[in-house]
Amino acid sequence: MTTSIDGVVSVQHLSKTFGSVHAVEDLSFEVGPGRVTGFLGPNGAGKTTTLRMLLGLVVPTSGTATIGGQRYLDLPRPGRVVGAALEASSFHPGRTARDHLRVLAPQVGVSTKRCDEVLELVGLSDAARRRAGGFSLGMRQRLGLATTLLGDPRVLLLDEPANGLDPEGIAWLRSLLRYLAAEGRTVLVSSHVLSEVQQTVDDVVIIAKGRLVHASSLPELEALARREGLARRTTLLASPDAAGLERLVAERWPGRATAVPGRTGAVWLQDVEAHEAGAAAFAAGVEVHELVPGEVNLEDVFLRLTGGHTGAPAAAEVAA
Ligand SMILES: Nc1ncnc2c1ncn2[C@@H]1O[C@H](COP(=O)(O)OP(=O)(O)OP(=O)(O)O)[C@@H](O)[C@H]1O
Repeated sequence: MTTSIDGVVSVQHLSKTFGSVHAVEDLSFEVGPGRVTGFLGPNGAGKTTTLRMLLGLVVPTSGTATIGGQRYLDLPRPGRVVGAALEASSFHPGRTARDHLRVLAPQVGVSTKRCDEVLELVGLSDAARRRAGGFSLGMRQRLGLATTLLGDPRVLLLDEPANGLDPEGIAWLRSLLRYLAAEGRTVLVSSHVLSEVQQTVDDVVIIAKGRLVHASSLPELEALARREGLARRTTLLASPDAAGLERLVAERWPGRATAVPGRTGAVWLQDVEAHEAGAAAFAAGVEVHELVPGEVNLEDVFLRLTGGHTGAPAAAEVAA
């Protein structure tokens, strides 16, 4: 049966108190299918607690958390509706990646053939017979995602899936999430760094201290940043020659470059016009593949909204 709320994740007046800690307070938002939504907030904002309530792992103090109009615990076959990855490390270390999935397959109600399909989807086919105990954090993230996808769920809830991934892994994750959303799935992905997901998400739900501070599409957040004078005037410069680009940036614009998270050989240049960046790269013999004027780096508006630090890379880390 298909209804209009299929795949809709809904949180209404949700609160959770641990002793004297108000982890989540009167939080309401909705997330729809076919889009990637960033669930953002500084460390301790209440993201994980909210996801745990959506999954029936934590009982709300008040309010509701539903998926397709039902509480997770009331879903007849939850594994076929929701895929969730909350932690990257909860695998039996002695079990191979493939066996880990094969153990779960009957619980989710899928065949063992599906295990190989999802390993392929996350790029772990070659490591299928290796023990998960020897996996890097990035590989464990991939295996976590494979587990999430096992039941071919309509809704994906992913807690900080980019953690531990190298730039290539982040780029891969970005295209996988976009692909899964394009298939009509609901993709909710948490992060404490907005710029890490800026190129992946369609919508943002931003929380701080357990409360909602902003929910909109990404273009609406960009418009807000411009209105508030918080959109830094930046040019995006990308080159296949990462080392050359780094040298150029260090010489020409020290302290004005920020790495584009998840990309090698790409920087945002603050207060540098595109023609200026292009001319300097040409003069230095650095091949340019992208030169985008007026890109909005949203980290400042995120900081203003949440009143905290996000852990985004500082300009000095790139330009030094
Ligand atoms: N089981 C618990 N008992 C007591 N306090 C808790 C519990 N779980 C979470 N908290 C507290 O609730 C608040 C929100 O934590 P939560 O893990 O949900 O935040 P988060 O946004 O996911 O942060 P992070 O990015 O660091 O995981 C924090 O102050 C945390 O210490």
